[in-house]
Amino acid sequence: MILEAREVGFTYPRGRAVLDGIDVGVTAGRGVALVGESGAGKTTLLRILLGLLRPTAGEVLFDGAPLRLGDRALMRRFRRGVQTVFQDPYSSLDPRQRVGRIVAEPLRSLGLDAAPERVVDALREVGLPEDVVRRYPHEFSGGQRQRIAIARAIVCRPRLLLADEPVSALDVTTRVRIVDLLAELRETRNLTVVMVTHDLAVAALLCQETVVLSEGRVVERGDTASVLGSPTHPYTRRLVASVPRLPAPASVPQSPAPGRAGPA
Ligand SMILES: Nc1ncnc2c1ncn2[C@@H]1O[C@H](COP(=O)(O)OP(=O)(O)OP(=O)(O)O)[C@@H](O)[C@H]1O
Repeated sequence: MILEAREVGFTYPRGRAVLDGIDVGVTAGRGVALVGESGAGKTTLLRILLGLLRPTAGEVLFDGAPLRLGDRALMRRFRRGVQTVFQDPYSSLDPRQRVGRIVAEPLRSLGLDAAPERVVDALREVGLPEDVVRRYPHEFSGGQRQRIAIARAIVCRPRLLLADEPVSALDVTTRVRIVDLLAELRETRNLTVVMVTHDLAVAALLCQETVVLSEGRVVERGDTASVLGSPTHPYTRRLVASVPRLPAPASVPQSPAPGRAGPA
């Protein structure tokens, strides 16, 4: 298992418990979607899995060993293997830095070779041309900014990408293109995707497993297809029921394979 939350609990200072007894494991090639209503604790769990918050109960294991946030060598290995993409591509990129520097940041902070070719390679993989390295984030659309954020996340070749609603700030067309891109990277880069999402279509495309949280506890989990096909928890049922019904399959053209779309 690459990453595991074992019996994790969390309470914000002076708050009530927002997570209680959470067990979630991520194995290579088996992405996990974290779904649940607002306030269920999804973002808090993701931040704990990212090592940005220390659980107040239980532990996080990375490659089977406890993630000790004070262990610099371990955390360096962790950062190399586990990267993140945030929801808002407007606030997640430093407006004062050129794209080349932004994308190279993980390489620099991890003390890895930050050769320009590596940055250009990462940009190319997300569908952006080489010359964007000299430009600033404000010169790009929301979808392009999210591509830049994804390039930054993959530049050090991580195994795991943890993403918090990575497409929910984008318009529908752009959303589809970014999801296609993530699906493509999952194949070409052997990237396992763990994401917080409200969008079941996105969960179904990118994650084999779905974990449903409610009030800080796991209330339902399993293969995404079976959780979405026969949901048992009322929240999951509501979520599934709220997805617009598609026309009968015979009248629907085959959807293209992931990864065909051009840059958003
Ligand atoms: N910094 C904080 N201090 C105190 N309480 C917090 C803090 N951040 C979140 N909370 C509380 O913790 C609970 C879980 O929040 P969290 O953001 O993890 O939920 P979520 O499932 O991601 O919700 P959403 O889908 O709305 O983002 C909520 O009740 C929230 O108010």
